[in-house]
Amino acid sequence: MPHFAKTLFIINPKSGRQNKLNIQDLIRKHLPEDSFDIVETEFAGHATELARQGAKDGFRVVAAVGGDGTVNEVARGLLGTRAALAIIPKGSGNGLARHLNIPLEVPAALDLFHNSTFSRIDTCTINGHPFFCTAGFGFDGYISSIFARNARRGLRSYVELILKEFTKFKPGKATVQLNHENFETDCFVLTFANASQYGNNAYIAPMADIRDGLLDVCLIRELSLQKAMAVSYGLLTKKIATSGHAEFFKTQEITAQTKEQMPFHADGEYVGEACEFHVQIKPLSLEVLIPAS
Ligand SMILES: Nc1ncnc2c1ncn2[C@@H]1O[C@H](COP(=O)(O)OP(=O)(O)OP(=O)(O)O)[C@@H](O)[C@H]1O
Repeated sequence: MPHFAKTLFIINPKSGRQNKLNIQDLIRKHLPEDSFDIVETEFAGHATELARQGAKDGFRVVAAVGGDGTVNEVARGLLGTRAALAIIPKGSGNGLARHLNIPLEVPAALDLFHNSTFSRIDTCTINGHPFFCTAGFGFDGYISSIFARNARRGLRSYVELILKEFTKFKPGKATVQLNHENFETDCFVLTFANASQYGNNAYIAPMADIRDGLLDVCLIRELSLQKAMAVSYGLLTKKIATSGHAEFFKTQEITAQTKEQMPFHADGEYVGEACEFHVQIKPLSLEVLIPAS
């Protein structure tokens, strides 16, 4: 990274399991004193305000120190600015960090500042809410809505919740418009992917290219317990496309309607309920700091 690229680190003190690490000390150890400032978030949503202000104040790089929720909040504050996003992963999912090959340990991610490059990626919106990795409705939206009320976070409670709720979830029907086609379908999951994974190396769209100007849409029409085993295996081995239970489309834009209100998520965070979903991609609209190849 060029030496004149001053960085604002935005730390979410509530995220992740690496709370025992003193992140501020690590940053001070890894980087020259005059090359950065550090702020901590004080409430949910604060990171977006801090990032936007950081870009206004002339920081060339704004680093999200947290999990996928923090990355989403910081990145949305940087849209339309001249500042680039860096990620210091501190969550459990780390979907965008994994897609961009950013090291998952804080010290290694900080080392990246000495050997990195700028690159542009696509960004997306679902009903106007920016997302950078995945968004969707159906079972994943349903899980996000329950997880949002859960006191416990992390992968283990997420998996426990999925197992508990699988048989309770009632899939619906959706009408989908994409690439000038219009079709009605049963819908267990409809996921819109910019990056290839949800996080935790669960690859919902293994073919997704984050710079191709296209959304990868994954439709799972219905899912019995037996098919769920095959899909889960496919998610973890990048083979969901050959599981026989998921269909894929590439498109710049997609609209879907459901009869009932359905919960939906953006980057794993519950957004709300809707019965009409409009998803769009904005090609190469965010600059990110990635490992130099
Ligand atoms: N100071 C704060 N106090 C309370 N909540 C906060 C604060 N700062 C950020 N948040 C909220 O914390 C939530 C969780 O953050 P984040 O996703 O980064 O961590 P995580 O849940 O540990 O990671 P992952 O989603 O990867 O498991 C976000 O929705 C964010 O809005």
